[in-house]
Amino acid sequence: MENMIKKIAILTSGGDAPGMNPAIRAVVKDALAKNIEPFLVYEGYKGLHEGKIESAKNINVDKYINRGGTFIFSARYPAFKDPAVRQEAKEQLDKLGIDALVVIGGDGSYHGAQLLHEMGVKTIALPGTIDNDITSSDFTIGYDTALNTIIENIDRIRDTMESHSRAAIVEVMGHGCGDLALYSGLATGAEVIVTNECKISPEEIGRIVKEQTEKGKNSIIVIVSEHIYENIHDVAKIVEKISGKGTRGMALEHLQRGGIPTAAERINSARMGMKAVELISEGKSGLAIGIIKGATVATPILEALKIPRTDRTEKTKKFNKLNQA
Ligand SMILES: Nc1ncnc2c1ncn2[C@@H]1O[C@H](COP(=O)(O)OP(=O)(O)O)[C@@H](O)[C@H]1O
Ligand SMILES: O=P(O)(O)OC[C@H]1O[C@](O)(COP(=O)(O)O)[C@@H](O)[C@@H]1O
Repeated sequence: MENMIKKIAILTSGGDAPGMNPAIRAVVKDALAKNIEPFLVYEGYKGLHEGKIESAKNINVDKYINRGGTFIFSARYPAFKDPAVRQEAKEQLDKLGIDALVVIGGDGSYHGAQLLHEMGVKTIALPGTIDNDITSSDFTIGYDTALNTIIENIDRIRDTMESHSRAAIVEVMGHGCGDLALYSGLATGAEVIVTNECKISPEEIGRIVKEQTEKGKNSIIVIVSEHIYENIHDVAKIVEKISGKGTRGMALEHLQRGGIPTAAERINSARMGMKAVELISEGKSGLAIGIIKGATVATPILEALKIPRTDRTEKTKKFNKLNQA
């Protein structure tokens, strides 16, 4: 059958995530293999609006397979909520005769992708965010690498806390989703895990730290999701006062977002990128790609945005109990 789609573009949007590069590479190479000309849009929806688009036909995308971040850059561009801006962005694609667009980003980017789909651009979305808060996939592009980075850093923090018999309050990202805190907590044996679903007051953390110390724990790690406390250093002061244990507060911040994508990340990103090209070549649009129970699946973006997050309250309590035993 004659391939109807001749040109596709790809962009990355919102917070960058390790694994975006291998996903872009997979889209570009799979498109070329299917005789579709791939285009790169630089700087997310901002670059789309401004027409920062070039053919990837002669670009060596292979060299980015092991790089963190996104070599086509990303942006937060609130102006894309404006229908007139989106119309101009669509015209940039029309000008170049581009039929389809792959968007790699988080839920905000998914809203933009859905709106472009409704305007007639054949759009496929890939879950790109370290937060793991896209529920149409068991994991998002970036999550595995960020989790490994957090674990590696908490192991380091444990070394120094252990040497000085201290407690550390470590804040990790997640944008409301507790997965990075929860699973890094399980993997590092953090004595306390605090997420949106399982909030613990600084005073209560202080009491737990005291109790754990009395039980013979030399170092204590408390992992907390971002945006729960106003100031992590103030939390550390309260914990120190109540527990009597030297306590330090630290936020891992953007260091958890960079770094070389893990093996799982590269493989899953490539699988999702290839699925996007497959669906586009079939003329599909308005779909979000994910990996669920090992299978690469597609869900309408609108539905994907509505799937509720699995409640992890009981799981968090269970991990806290295990780590405090
Ligand atoms: N409701 C919306 N309508 C259109 N575009 C949106 C919408 N929400 C977000 N976007 C676009 O997607 C971009 C990325 O969204 P953001 O929430 O910052 O990150 P993420 O996609 O990682 O969740 C925004 O800067 C904006 O350009
Ligand atoms: O880099 P910024 O703009 O300060 O944003 C920080 C936010 O971005 C993230 O790292 C990733 O979020 P998104 O992938 O949803 O954009 C969040 O965990 C964090 O809250």
